[in-house]
Amino acid sequence: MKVVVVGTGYVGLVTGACLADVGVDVCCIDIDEHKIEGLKQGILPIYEPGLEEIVVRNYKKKRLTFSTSLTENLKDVEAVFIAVGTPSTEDGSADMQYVIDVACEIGRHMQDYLVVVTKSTVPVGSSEIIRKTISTALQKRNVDIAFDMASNPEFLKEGAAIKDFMSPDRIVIGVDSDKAKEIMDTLYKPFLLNGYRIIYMDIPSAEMTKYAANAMLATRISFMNDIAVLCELTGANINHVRNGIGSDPRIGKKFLYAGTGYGGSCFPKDVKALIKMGMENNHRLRILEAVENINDEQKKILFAKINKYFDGNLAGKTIAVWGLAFKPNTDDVRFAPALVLSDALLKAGAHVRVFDPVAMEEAKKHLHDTVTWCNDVYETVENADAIALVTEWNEFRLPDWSRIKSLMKGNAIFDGRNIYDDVMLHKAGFDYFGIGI
Ligand SMILES: NC(=O)c1ccc[n+]([C@@H]2O[C@H](COP(=O)([O-])OP(=O)(O)OC[C@H]3O[C@@H](n4cnc5c(N)ncnc54)[C@H](O)[C@@H]3O)[C@@H](O)[C@H]2O)c1
Ligand SMILES: O=c1ccn([C@@H]2O[C@H](COP(=O)(O)OP(=O)(O)O[C@H]3O[C@H](CO)[C@@H](O)[C@H](O)[C@H]3O)[C@@H](O)[C@H]2O)c(=O)[nH]1
Repeated sequence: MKVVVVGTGYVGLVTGACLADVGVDVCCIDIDEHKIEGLKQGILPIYEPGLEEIVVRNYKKKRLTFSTSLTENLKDVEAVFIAVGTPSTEDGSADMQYVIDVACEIGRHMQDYLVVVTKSTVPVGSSEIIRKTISTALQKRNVDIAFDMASNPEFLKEGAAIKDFMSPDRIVIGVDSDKAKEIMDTLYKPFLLNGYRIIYMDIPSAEMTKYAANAMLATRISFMNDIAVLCELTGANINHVRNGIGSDPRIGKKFLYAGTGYGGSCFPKDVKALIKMGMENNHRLRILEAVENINDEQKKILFAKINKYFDGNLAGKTIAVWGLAFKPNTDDVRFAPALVLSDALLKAGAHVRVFDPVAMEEAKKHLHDTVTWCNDVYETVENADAIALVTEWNEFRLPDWSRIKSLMKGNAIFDGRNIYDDVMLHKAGFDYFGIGI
């Protein structure tokens, strides 16, 4: 089988590489020449554990190819996966321009029947818009070529993308034709060896499933962050509360960690887009409005704690910031809480010393160059008055605290992910502050 994947971001590259790895001929397309040239040399535009090996292996076997031209690669393909970005527009809705551009190009150049698969996260009704865009382009060419639409939202998590794609909890596919269903079945069969399920449904439901899943997960996080604030005010401990409620199988243990708010390229934009979708349909999604407001506040919480500790006088203080990526095992800093904290500290006149195991280069594109870029956690704490742990990378979990104490000027630790033992750190002479404890 031969498919084309348009967009070589996280989703496009992982989709292309994993499909090639099970034997599909895949051509990955991107308009970014720099990305495509890099990929041909085995240089990946993103950090994702395990991905480079799969890309290089399949590129060498010629099952995975890269090109900047969709036009030249539409011959004899069974499916085109659209995996371009759908970022927030100013009013919060999903920007469909990149998706529409791809649809226009498909319509202008497709030669035989194919399935157009939407992998990008798109509002309900988008597949119909794509279908009309392609049909209009075909009419302009005066040709009658059949095609079908499929909605196949992606649920991978950055940092665990290969496992999520290769062994998915579920594969959701919205289709309205038997032929499209047959092609999607064939493509995904190799991933179902462990009994994972394809859930077929109508196209609008598949589109909505993606937004509802992300919104539900974001809601859990904001709920726990809200309860964490109340825990601090009342003397309860969010870690105990999490264990207590998570043991009820109806609630479950996962995705209940209070922290510094959710970031990344998905939750912030998808919650916004769903709120907007509600408004466009005269239905206010009040829960999600609260989820978003709570998250905006939570991203400021470490700054508020640090500012309070220093009695509102941060000018001249040195703060070590550990972790810049929005979560561990990725170099993605989109909407990362660490950027919000670092900016606020700089604005208050503090010296900010930062370190992240892989996201430094990405962060350099976003952070003011007055921060000090360090090579490891020990360098960040030289003469520091306080440490702020923002991203829970494994290598931050068990540092040499006595070495850290000897390097620091002050002794305050602000643990934005509750990964440290407060009793141990108090005994070691630190002032420790977590979230909701
Ligand atoms: N990042 C994730 O973890 C994740 C997970 C699930 C779903 N999604 C969704 O998948 C979609 C893609 O997300 P991403 O993070 O992979 O995107 P991204 O922004 O990292 O990459 C998108 C790529 O598409 C390319 N592109 C744009 N227009 C193009 C065109 N006309 N032709 C060819 N290439 C084009 C860009 O150059 C870019 O390389 C979004 O809708 C997102 O919401 C993302
Ligand atoms: O208990 C938790 C779990 C996560 N987070 C934060 O939530 C954000 C998102 O984390 P995660 O969901 O692990 O990362 P993403 O890669 O953004 O993945 C989400 O967004 C993707 C894009 O839509 C979906 O495909 C995934 O299913 C969905 O989990 C991060 O800032 C985490 O720190 C918490 O604060 N507490």
